[in-house]
Amino acid sequence: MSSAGVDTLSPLLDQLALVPQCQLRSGPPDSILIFLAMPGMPPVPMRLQGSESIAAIKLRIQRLKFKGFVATKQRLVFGGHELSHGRSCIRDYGLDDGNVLHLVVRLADIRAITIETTDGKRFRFQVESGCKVGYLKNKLAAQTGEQLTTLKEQKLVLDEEELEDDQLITDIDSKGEAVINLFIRHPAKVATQQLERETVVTVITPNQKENLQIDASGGGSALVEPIIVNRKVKIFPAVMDMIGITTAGLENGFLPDMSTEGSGGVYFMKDHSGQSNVAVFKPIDEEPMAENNPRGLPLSVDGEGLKRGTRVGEGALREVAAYVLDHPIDGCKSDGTAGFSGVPPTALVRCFHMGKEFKIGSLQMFVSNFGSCEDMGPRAFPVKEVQKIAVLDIRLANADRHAGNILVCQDGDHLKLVPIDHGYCLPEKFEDCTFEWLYWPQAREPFSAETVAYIRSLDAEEDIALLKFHGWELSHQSARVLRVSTMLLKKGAERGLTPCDIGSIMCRETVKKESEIEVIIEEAEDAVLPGTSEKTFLETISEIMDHHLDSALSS
Ligand SMILES: Nc1ncnc2c1ncn2[C@@H]1O[C@H](COP(=O)(O)OP(=O)(O)OP(=O)(O)O)[C@@H](O)[C@H]1O
Repeated sequence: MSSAGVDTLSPLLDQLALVPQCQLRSGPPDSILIFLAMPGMPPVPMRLQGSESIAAIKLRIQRLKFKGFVATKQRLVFGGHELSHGRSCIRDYGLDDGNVLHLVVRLADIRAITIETTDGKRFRFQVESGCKVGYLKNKLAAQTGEQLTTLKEQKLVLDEEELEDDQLITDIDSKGEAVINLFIRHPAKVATQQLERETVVTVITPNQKENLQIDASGGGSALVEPIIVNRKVKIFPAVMDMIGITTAGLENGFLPDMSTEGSGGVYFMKDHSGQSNVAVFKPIDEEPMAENNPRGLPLSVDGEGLKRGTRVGEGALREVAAYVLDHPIDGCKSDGTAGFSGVPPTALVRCFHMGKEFKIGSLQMFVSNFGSCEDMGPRAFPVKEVQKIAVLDIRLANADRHAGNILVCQDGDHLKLVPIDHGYCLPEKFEDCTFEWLYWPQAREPFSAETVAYIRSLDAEEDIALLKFHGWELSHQSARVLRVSTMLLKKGAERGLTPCDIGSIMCRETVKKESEIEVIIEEAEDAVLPGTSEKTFLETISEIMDHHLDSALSS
């Protein structure tokens, strides 16, 4: 059984007692009883067919009582890994009786909260049910304009019980009907009121402002600063601008909003006025499977991330690597030119977080958009826009290109696609590569001459050296993945293959069936002697790859 299963199974013994006996009795042959775990809710027993596909299970979950858990917004995690192949069945992923399947919903369950201050001002905001009370306190402080030295200065009371900072909103307010009393520890008066199904908190703050202060400067150091490993690295101007405007927002006391989407902690940073989002901060300790993940995912037991061949805590490095390696078609980024695939400016930073502490993570420029590719059919997307993302994903062997990770923006009279969320690119193996665009018609069109020229200019060795210069020495396996995927992209483009042709070589059809690129690598491993140099190994791969591509073309 998986470690995640073991981790969460013991508390389930209590839950087991609550499972109706009729469900416990062994079901039809090939059926298994699993427990669906979601943050803030008791695990739900579910009987599944071993041959049921992941896609079918997501539809079943959608039909359950949980409102809004649309199949496309669900992530299912078992044994520390995402079940990302929709066509694979649950037995392929090794699920068995009594196992725990974790569900992360990318569109969260939102609770509406209204705050009313003493002078009659009302602030309405939305809090994700999976957020903690501590987060609610920070929101209260930020939105009411009050500065509170520590979370301890706020006391939230429900039914005469003081709430703990790490309690989930959903636990304290499961129906959105609870009345929460807020007390400021320095003399303050509180009034609460119930407006329909919304919780209204009236905060009556003391006049003595000196009671309520926060030292957001963290002892004089910058609120946001880039982490620079190599002093010779010149920070890109777009990154400097982003850090400047993010700092201005924090200096003015505007705390970020936590995104309701995503499987890790994702925070929208505000500008100087607090009105606009200017950047997105993703702290490394809140990544999926990391210690402080706010979405209820279990801790990784062996350090491997949600996708095979990635490591928890390296998501920020991978996000930055995608930006650094997104070379402009001509010119260089230091003169402000955007990269070929349009990855938003991204940097590794140390950032003052939620008015409490400094955290390290990736900071990415916020891109105004009207949704993601998940929200609309792909037909309207320009071929060039889809293919620029395909080139990036193939090069970086992206293991997480679902439609929610491509933002849709208006650029003049046409649609522009912006790739985000590169925390699972450059994995150490190809096993989990997934490209949503594989099924889009634009991916079946040939590359344009301009794109072929760009692909021709790519050089994996230069890319590996560039990342090293920026402070990230790729592991031997990730470097090999980058070399092999760049090789495949170049050979495929020279032969006139489409993004779909090349992408299909890299992605598994089902979780059990190895992709063609994995087969090519295995053939090369069998062909070389132990201790062979990487150069010779890559030459062997090159020959085998030529053979595969040419025989596919001639058949
Ligand atoms: N640069 C950006 N500009 C605008 N919105 C963004 C940006 N980055 C992230 N977002 C928004 O935040 C949401 C969550 O971000 P992201 O997908 O990067 O998080 P994640 O935890 O890695 O999620 P996932 O579950 O998709 O892996 C996105 O769906 C998008 O709506």
